[in-house]
This record gives sequence, C-alpha cells and structure tokens, in this order.
Amino acid sequence: MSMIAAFYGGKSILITGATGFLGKVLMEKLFRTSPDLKIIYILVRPKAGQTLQQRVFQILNSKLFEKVKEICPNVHEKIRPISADLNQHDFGISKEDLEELLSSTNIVFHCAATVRFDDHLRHAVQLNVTATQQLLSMASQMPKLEAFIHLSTAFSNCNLKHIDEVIYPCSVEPKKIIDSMEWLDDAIIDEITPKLIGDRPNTYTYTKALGEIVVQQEGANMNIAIIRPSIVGATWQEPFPGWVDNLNGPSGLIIATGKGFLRAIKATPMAIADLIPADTVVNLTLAAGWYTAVHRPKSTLIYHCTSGNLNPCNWLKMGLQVLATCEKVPFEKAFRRPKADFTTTRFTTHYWNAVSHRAPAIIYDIYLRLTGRKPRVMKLMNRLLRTISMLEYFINRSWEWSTHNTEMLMSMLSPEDQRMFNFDVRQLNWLEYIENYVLGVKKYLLKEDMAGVPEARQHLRRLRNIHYLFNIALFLIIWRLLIARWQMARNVWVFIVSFCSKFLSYFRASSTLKL
Ligand SMILES: CCCCCCCCCCCCCCCCCCCCCCCCCC(=O)SCCNC(=O)CCNC(=O)[C@H](O)C(C)(C)COP(=O)(O)OP(=O)(O)OC[C@H]1O[C@@H](n2cnc3c(N)ncnc32)[C@H](O)[C@@H]1OP(=O)(O)O
Ligand SMILES: NC(=O)C1=CN([C@@H]2O[C@H](COP(=O)(O)OP(=O)(O)OC[C@H]3O[C@@H](n4cnc5c(N)ncnc54)[C@H](OP(=O)(O)O)[C@@H]3O)[C@@H](O)[C@H]2O)C=CC1
Repeated sequence: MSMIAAFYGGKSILITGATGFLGKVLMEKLFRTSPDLKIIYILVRPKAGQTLQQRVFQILNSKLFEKVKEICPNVHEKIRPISADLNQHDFGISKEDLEELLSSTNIVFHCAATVRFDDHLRHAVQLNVTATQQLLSMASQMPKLEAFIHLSTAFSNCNLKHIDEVIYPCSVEPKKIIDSMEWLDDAIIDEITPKLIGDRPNTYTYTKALGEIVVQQEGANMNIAIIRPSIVGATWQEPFPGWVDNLNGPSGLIIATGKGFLRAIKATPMAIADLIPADTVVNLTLAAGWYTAVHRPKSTLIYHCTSGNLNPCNWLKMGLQVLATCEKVPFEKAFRRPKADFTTTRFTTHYWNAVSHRAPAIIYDIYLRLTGRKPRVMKLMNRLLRTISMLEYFINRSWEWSTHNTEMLMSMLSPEDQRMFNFDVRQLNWLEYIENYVLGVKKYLLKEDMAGVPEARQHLRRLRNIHYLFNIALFLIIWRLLIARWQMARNVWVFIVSFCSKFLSYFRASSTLKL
C-alpha cells in the first residue's frame, strides 16, 4: 500500500495555478492515485471569455484526464473552483468561499506564478511575491493545515554557479520591495529594475528568489517545503509520455526547429540541458507534501528537482535528438527542412540570423505579397529571435545543484512509493524521452495527426528540391554577374572551361586507345 496515496485520501487540498502546465499534471496525479481524496479547491480566474466552470470542464475533458475519469468517475464533484485573482488584494475571494477554504484546507500547493521573463517588475512582484505573502497569511489562519508546498524554480539563484538547498538573501528585503511597488510609478520602477535584479537575467528569477525569502519569513510557524524544478519539460511516463500544453521552456523552440524556422541558435553545446519532466516534478512535490506533513522537519526543507548532477544531458545531445526525431516524424507544413546548428560567437550568430532566418523570411514575404497575400513570416521571425534572445542565458551556462534533501526524501519512501511516485531521474533515458517529447509537441501542442506524416515527408522532399533549385539559380546569377564585371572571374572561367575540355579529350583519346 502506498503511504503517500493513503495520506492524501480524505484530504481537502488547495491548489493555486491549477490551470497551468504543472498544476494540471499535479491535479491529475492526485485524482489518479488518491481517488478517495475529499476535495480539491482550485483558485481560478475567469479568462478569455470562459467562466470558471467552463475552464474546469475543458481541463477535465482533455486527454490528460482520460485515465482519471475511469478511476474516479465523480471527479467533477471533487473539484471546487473558487473565483480568485492573485493580482487583487485578498484575491477577490468571496467571504463564504474564504470561510470554507480557511476551515477545511489540509494541504496547500502554491503553483501560481507569472513565468514570463520580461514581465514588468510591478506585476512580477505582485504575483510571485505579494500573492505568496497573502497566501501564507491565509494559510496561517487554517486550523487544519498540515503542509504548505511552494513551487519555486532552480533558477531563482541563477546568478550563482553552485546552488545549495538553502534560501539565499537578496540585497533588498522583499517587504521593502513590496511596499515600494505601492507608491513608485512605472517609469521609476523601469529605471531601478536593472539595479535590483543585478546579475540575474530577468524579473522572473529575481521575484521567485524574493518569493522564497517571503516563504521563509512568513511561514516560520508552518510546515513548509519549497520545490525548485529546473526546466520543466513534457511528461516522461505519466499519465502517458510526451504530454505538454504550452510553449514555455524548450517546447516552443522544438516547434520552431521542426517547422524549419529555427536554423541556428547561440548555445554552448556541452552545457548541461537541465530538463526535468513534469511528472517527475509532480511526484517529488506530492512526496514532499507527505513528508512535510507526517515527519514535520524542524526547518523549511528545499528540494532541488533537477537532472544535471544525477543524469546529465547536454544541449548538443538534445538538439541532435530533436532534429533526428523531426526528420523521422516531420511536422506538417514546414517552412523549411529542419536543420539547425549551434553558433558560439556573436559574429556567427548575427551572420546566420541574417542568412538563415531573416533572408528566407523576407523572400517568402515577397512571394506572399506577389501572390496577393498578407506578409507574415518576418513578423513571426522577429518574435522568435526575441524569444531566443531571452532564453540564451539559460543555454550558455551550466549550474550545479546539490540534491541532498531530494535524495534523503527518496530514501524515506517505501519501495511501493518509490515506484508510484518515482522522481529518480537516473532511470531516465534521454534519447527516448526527447523523442517522446517531440512527438508530444506534434500531437498535443500542434494537434497534428500521425496520419499526416507521409504528406509531411512529401512536403519536405518538395522543400529540398526547391532548396537545390534555388541554390543552383543563385550560383548561376552570381557567377554571371562576376563574369560580366570582373576580368579575374572571366580568366578563371576560361581556365575551367579549357581544363575541362582538355580533360575530356584526354579521356576520349585514352578510351579509344584501349579499344
Ligand atoms: C552540430 C548539430 C547541432 C544540432 C543543434 C540543433 C539545435 C536546434 C535544437 C533546438 C531545440 C532544443 C533547444 C532547446 C532550447 C531550450 C531553451 C530553454 C530554456 C528555458 C529556460 C527556462 C529556465 C527557467 C524555467 C522556469 O523556472 S519558468 C518557465 C519558463 N518560462 C518560459 O519559458 C517563459 C518564456 N516566455 C516568455 O517570457 C515570453 O513568452 C516571451 C519570450 C518574452 C515572448 O513574449 P511576447 O512576444 O510578448 O508574447 P507571447 O504571447 O508570450 O509569445 C509570442 C510568441 O512567442 C512564442 N513563444 C513563447 N514562448 C516561446 C518559447 N519558449 N519558445 C518559442 N516560442 C515561444 C509564442 O508562441 C508566440 O508566437 P506567435 O503566437 O506570435 O506565433
Ligand atoms: N514551467 C517551467 O519550466 C517551470 C515552472 N516552475 C514553477 O512552477 C510553477 C508552475 O509553473 P507552470 O505550470 O509552468 O506555469 P503556467 O504559466 O503554466 O501556469 C501558471 C498558473 O498560474 C496562474 N495564474 C497566473 N496569474 C494568476 C492570477 N493573477 N490569478 C490567478 N491565477 C493566476 C495561471 O492561471 P491562468 O490559467 O488563469 O493564466 C496558471 O494556472 C510556477 O511557480 C513556476 O515558477 C519552476 C521551474 C520551471
């Protein structure tokens, strides 16, 4: 019998960010392994014209929840969406809902965050710091609370090279930052942002670090754990391999590569690609929830959910496997054939951006214009290049994360729990995982049917022929121009022609002699 699954049975669980990538995988696993749990409260905001119920309905009707609906047919009765916006004071939760939450909740999983790298500091602080503080204040009024699990990121201290499972201080106290956001205007915030984030690359990593300090300060009297995943990728095994539903992390770049938009990227091939599957993160999170509530460690434990020190994979291996899979099972309607390379200097990056990214985009847009359609590729390419520039920091460096607490937790699990809540990345076969990831991107993100693969292959062959024809035409045009304008080119041309004719006549003569 699984101790972890039994622990969550009969519990009332509060999840923030349940509509996000990790939140959905977390909810799915909870229902699948502990179908007898009492209720899951989820804080949801109405979005894109959908009511809360419509959002929940959409999640439950997705492929991710197919198994759950078999195991727990009344799953819809066990999800209670609560209207809440983490940008608002007290989250805008109604009095009745708040009372119910405070009196019933046993476990809190705080997943909600803004994960955008370029978010304005005010918004990033509101969501990743102030909302965390407010949630902790709510949690402190929950008499039945057994554990509070906070999702952070392994990159919250990415300004360091070696990162331990401890909370590092920031130069300015989070409380001062929260207060200053109330009265500073946007222009001043813009001005001080680079100074505040210091040697971190963006407001996301900075505010996640502040969020951790808030958790440590405000949660001193609670059973708290912090999970720090690295780059979260598609699921490895559960509920099925390759599930992913947003463009964050590598997923967007896998699409850009498979569709032939991304042909070169500035990366350090041997740097560690510290990916971690979403189901691994969720298993560790649930195990940490159980351990925190049952064993009540004296201090707040931080768990690094990373792969680099236990089972390293580098960007070269990952890139090559992405390309190999895209060749084997191509994406539909590719712009160009998938073929990409890593650049290592600024000069080569600019060169390939001009030649392999911007030039084809301009040519295609001209073609679209000439055929009476609206040009769109250059706009797409500019957004892709902007996105890449934001991700570059993470693909040109390696970090070392210590994993003592994570390994300790693994050793505390029963053999049954180690199997059911597996977060041992040493068992992960990277080539298989990346192949499934690419296939998952094709199926679940691009919604492409495998039946379309022969047509996609045919399309790639057409693109290859167009590519050859284009290169030959380009060569002939350049050569013609050179001959017309440059004596040296004419001399070279005369030399090549006379050499070839001599060689041919020698070949003819020698074959006549043999006869
Ligand atoms: C010798 C052979 C060699 C072989 C070589 C082979 C080489 C080739 C192989 C290559 C494959 C393998 C390489 C893998 C590298 C992975 C690096 C991952 C590092 C991640 C580190 C994460 C560390 C921290 C982890 C964490 O802890 S947190 C989670 C991570 N958080 C994020 O990943 C948010 C990022 N995003 C944003 O920060 C915003 O997205 C923003 C970007 C500002 C745009 O923002 P904006 O332009 O305003 O608008 P959007 O609406 O957002 O997007 C606008 C448009 O960009 C699209 N798009 C949004 N995203 C992405 C994305 N990723 N990738 C691509 N496109 C994206 C969106 O589809 C929309 O396209 P459209 O609809 O226009 O067509
Ligand atoms: N994905 C990754 O690579 C990594 C993620 N993490 C951490 O894991 C956690 C979950 O990330 P992930 O699932 O990928 O992120 P997503 O962007 O997929 O999900 C974010 C969630 O937060 C919710 N949210 C955002 N703003 C608000 C708001 N104002 N009010 C209510 N809810 C809000 C979103 O709701 P809505 O659907 O309404 O937008 C969504 O449910 C985050 O804390 C992140 O920092 C850590 C490392 C890596």
